[in-house]
Amino acid sequence: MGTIKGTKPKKKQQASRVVYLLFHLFQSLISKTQKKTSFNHLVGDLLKHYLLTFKEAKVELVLPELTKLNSLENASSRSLFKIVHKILDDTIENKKEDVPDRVASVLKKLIQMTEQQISKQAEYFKKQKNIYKTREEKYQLKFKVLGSLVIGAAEENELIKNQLQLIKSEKKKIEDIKKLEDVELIRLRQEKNECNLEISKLKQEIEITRDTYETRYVQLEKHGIEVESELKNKITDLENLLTGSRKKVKELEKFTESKFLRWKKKERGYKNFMDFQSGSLKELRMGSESIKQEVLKTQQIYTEEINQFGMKIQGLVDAAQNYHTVLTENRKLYNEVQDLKGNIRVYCRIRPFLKGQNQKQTTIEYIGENGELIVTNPSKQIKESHRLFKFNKVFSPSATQEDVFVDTQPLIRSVLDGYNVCIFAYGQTGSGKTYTMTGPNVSSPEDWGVNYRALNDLFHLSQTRRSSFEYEIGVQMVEIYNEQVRDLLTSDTTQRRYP
Ligand SMILES: Nc1ncnc2c1ncn2[C@@H]1O[C@H](COP(=O)(O)OP(=O)(O)OP(=O)(O)O)[C@@H](O)[C@H]1O
Repeated sequence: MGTIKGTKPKKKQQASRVVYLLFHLFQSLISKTQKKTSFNHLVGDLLKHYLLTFKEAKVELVLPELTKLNSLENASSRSLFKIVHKILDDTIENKKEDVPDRVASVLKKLIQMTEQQISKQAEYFKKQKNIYKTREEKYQLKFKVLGSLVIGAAEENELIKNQLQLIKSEKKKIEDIKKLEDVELIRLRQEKNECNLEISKLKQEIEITRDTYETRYVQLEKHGIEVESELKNKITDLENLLTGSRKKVKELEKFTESKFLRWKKKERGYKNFMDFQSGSLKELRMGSESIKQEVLKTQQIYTEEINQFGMKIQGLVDAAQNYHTVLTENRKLYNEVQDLKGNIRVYCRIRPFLKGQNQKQTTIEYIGENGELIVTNPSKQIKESHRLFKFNKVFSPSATQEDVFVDTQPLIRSVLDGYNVCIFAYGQTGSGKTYTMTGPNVSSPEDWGVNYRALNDLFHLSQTRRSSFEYEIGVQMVEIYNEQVRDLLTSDTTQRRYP
């Protein structure tokens, strides 16, 4: 809020100046509110004048808006009115005695009215401006439409020009064709004249030909009468022939009737034959039908049997597959049994008496089932005369080669499963080692000893297992004599000894 400070005598002078100034200002405002810029200039000038007056009166003016007066020349009407309002408010609020309140309030009212008028006018101008703007937009749109119409018309014009060009070229073509047709017309007229000439010539020729044909017709008529009489004569001859031939036809008819009867008879015979044949054909068909049925049945049975056979084969395949697993299982168990029986087994075979030996001099007292053997020695005292020996098994003198082998066979067979087996015979000279291991007669399988039987059994077993295993068999024959090992199979006798 601005305030005016000064001495009392000057106050009256200042107040009258303010009233004068504001009155002058409203006069100008009412008359020149039409032009905003000129109004601003006017208000600016007046405020400058007002400020100068204060300066001259040497009155301190505390009004911040007025200090900015130089920049207010370009300010809006609203800000200028604001300043005027402030001056008036200041005057009324501070109750400056020299300024009549009524004048100030009237002036304030006047300002308000003027403001309203100005704002109304501004509103009106705004509306007008909007109307002009919309009109301008409309005109611009119309201008655009006209522009597009002009472009369209130009394109149409171009099209019409092209069409005209085409029509011209068409016209030229038609004119050319017309010229050609004129030439053709002249040619056709000439041809027509030539044709007329030809027709007259032909007419003359037809006249001549007609005359010649007329003379010819007369001649032919004459000839026809002659021919007719000749034909009449021929007809009478033919009638005579016809009566003759009719007689012959009757005779032939009789003959054919008798033949027809005979044919009928034959036909009946053939019919019977045919019926018989068709009956037998039917039977044959039925027979073939039943055979067909039988064949179908047999086929069905055959397919069923094949299916069953296939299933059985499948079962066999499964069994064969299982067989290998069972076989390995068996082998495992078998070898385990061999292990349980003991890795080292000792058998005792008692040789029978040889021919010429005294059979009462036996030392064998008792042969037990579980490998016990009691031997007597009559030369010793009673207490020491009997000695008990224990073996895995004791073979009596009556034991055959087969009996001995059967007990060692399982052990020998474990060779094929990768186990090492050693069988050796031990005993004094003539006790029967060679007999047991080789046999007395190699040519007789019954006499074969353990060696031959073992090899025979191993070969046989490897053959049965050939689908699953492949065995390689090698043979060595050595002799241990006087703690010296000798190769019995080598042909080089000097190299017989092993180092
Ligand atoms: N179990 C038996 N049954 C019948 N005859 C036998 C039996 N054992 C051995 N003999 C006979 O006893 C004799 C001696 O046997 P063998 O030659 O086998 O003894 P050996 O122990 O091999 O002797 P060596 O150590 O001197 O070679 C032979 O005539 C043989 O035929």
